[in-house]
Amino acid sequence: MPHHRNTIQHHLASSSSAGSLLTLHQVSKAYQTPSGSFIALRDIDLGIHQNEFVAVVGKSGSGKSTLINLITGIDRPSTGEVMVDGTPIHRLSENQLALWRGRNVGIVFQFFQLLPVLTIIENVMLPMDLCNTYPASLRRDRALTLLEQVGIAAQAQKLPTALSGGEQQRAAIARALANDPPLIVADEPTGNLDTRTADAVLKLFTDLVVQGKTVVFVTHERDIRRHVSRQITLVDGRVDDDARGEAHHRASGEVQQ
Ligand SMILES: Nc1ncnc2c1ncn2[C@@H]1O[C@H](COP(=O)(O)OP(=O)(O)OP(=O)(O)O)[C@@H](O)[C@H]1O
Repeated sequence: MPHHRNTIQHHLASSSSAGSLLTLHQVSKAYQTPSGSFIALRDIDLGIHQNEFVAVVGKSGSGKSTLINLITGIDRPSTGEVMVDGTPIHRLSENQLALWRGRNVGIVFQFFQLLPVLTIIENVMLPMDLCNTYPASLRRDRALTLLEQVGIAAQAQKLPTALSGGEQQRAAIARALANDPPLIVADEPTGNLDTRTADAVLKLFTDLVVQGKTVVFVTHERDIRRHVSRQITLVDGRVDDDARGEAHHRASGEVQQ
């Protein structure tokens, strides 16, 4: 068991929560602005199961990043509950959240956010060092295995600036996988990549879902539905559409298009 799983059991009234890895129950988020309170998300009820590959889409300002930030615990809901793998993360203190996040969620950003002074392999080892999830003697080998998995093992000893954007995003995905989290969350992970490289990153996410991970990501990619198992559309802070995608991932691990 590479890391501790919180086993707090919590029953929610929402039927959509049954068996979910991720549950949002009546979640709203208001931001305080000089001109008053602005409601960015309203009454969101969502249940996301293990192995789902979920794209969150919607116009600029519809609440996508806000939703992602609530799922990772980067931000807190104004009202409602956010449960991830049995943990009510809206109730954790900042310190508990930081530790929980490091062990349970892999986060991928649009601009990669690799530490520039560390080599690629050191960047991938960092979450293991910070959360002490694997014995120190195993971390380098594990990081190399992850870099092999994302196809950039040959770049392990380089600094991030020596890599292309696509390679840096692969390194960021390897880093997100470092502590073997069940959930990968990404905010526009292909937003800074050309089409071919973006497709390669989506393929990598598909592989992770086939291996049992759950991936939730914000995107402006067109035709994303053919890549994912579910597409959630936000309009003005509400779920306007929650549709099945065209890619269904069988339990056997085979992907059907
Ligand atoms: N810290 C904040 N304070 C006040 N308003 C905010 C804050 N963060 C976001 N908002 C507002 O909340 C709304 C939703 O923002 P959010 O970033 O979630 O949208 P988005 O769908 O991710 O947009 P984009 O596609 O442009 O990234 C926007 O109207 C935004 O201006």
